Amino acid sequence: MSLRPGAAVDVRVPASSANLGPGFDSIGLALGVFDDYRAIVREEPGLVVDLGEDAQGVPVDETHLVVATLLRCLDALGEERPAGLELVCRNTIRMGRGMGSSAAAIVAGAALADALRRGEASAAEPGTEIPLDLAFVGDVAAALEGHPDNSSASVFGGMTVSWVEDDVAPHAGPWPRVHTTCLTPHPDVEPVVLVPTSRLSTHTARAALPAQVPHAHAALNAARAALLTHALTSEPASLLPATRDWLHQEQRREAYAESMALVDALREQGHAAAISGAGPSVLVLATRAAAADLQAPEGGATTWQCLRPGVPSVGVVAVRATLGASLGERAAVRRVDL
Ligand SMILES: Nc1ncnc2c1ncn2[C@@H]1O[C@H](COP(=O)(O)OP(=O)(O)O)[C@@H](O)[C@H]1O
Ligand SMILES: N[C@@H](CCOP(=O)(O)O)C(=O)O
Repeated sequence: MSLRPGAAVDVRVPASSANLGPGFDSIGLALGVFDDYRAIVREEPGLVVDLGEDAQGVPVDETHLVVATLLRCLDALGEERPAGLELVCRNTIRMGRGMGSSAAAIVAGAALADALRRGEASAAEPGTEIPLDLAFVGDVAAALEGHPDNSSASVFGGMTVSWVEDDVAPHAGPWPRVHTTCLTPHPDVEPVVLVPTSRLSTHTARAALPAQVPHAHAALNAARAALLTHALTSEPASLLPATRDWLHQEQRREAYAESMALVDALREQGHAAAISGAGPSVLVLATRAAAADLQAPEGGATTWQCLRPGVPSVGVVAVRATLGASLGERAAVRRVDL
């Protein structure tokens, strides 16, 4: 099947904080910071990527993470790649900070592909929501990102616990099947994210991890990960012990020394602080009262920004775009071969 020129879809996807301490590669929390995309199928051949502002170093060709994912998904869905494609990006999730920007980009690409196909099939009115196959989007995103914690939170919203099906029950699709349980965080919990100016690539942070951990540490971690699901949903008073980790933070300390110093200082003061994702941002799972008092640290070499983004209860959403209604001011664009 081929996509009709003029078909256009808008997608909004939230950021995420992964791990939350002991939930390495499995537990995620959606954050109320969003990236917006519009994909438009064009008659004129070629690819146009409008990056918007503050996207230095992001490519505008087929290697753009959203474009690459979208095209890969169209292939997998048996849709012909369109001759012409325009992608408009309005990003507010800061890249390389441990807030799941790459997972959100991959989720957006998969959702755009699924929505373009469905929007086409359902011929929805402009402005109406296009229901997504979230299992498909979640499976693709986890496989391409390499771990499901960020992507599942961006797909489903709220707090997510994800696991990948092992090979006992092989999945017929081209990607491993990911299962996700969605949990609702306790209403008194407010995430505070302390975001430094510095960046750390997840790839670099993952390279610092050892191939093996002591059995005793794995056992300690399992207890805290189990406690985390209880504390975050029902008993916020237990969040300090519930956010203690043995699998990744100490092993990466050198890669984000200032962030670990901040985590240590906050935990000394009784705050449930952990590295957000692979860092270098710091996540505090605070109570609402404590969150109001938390401030960005000052006086050190690094400048920190303090965010209180909230937790969206839904994840990625797609609507049939109303052409003419802009996602924002259009920046200079460049056409490349598709
Ligand atoms: N919205 C986006 N559009 C295009 N590429 C992106 C986007 N977000 C992230 N990326 C790519 O992913 C990289 C950051 O990914 P990663 O190191 O995993 O950090 P993060 O913790 O933000 O996910 C960026 O340098 C960029 O190459
Ligand atoms: N479990 C992953 C999470 C990476 O999160 P990101 O937001 O930094 O991409 C890890 O710790 O490597």
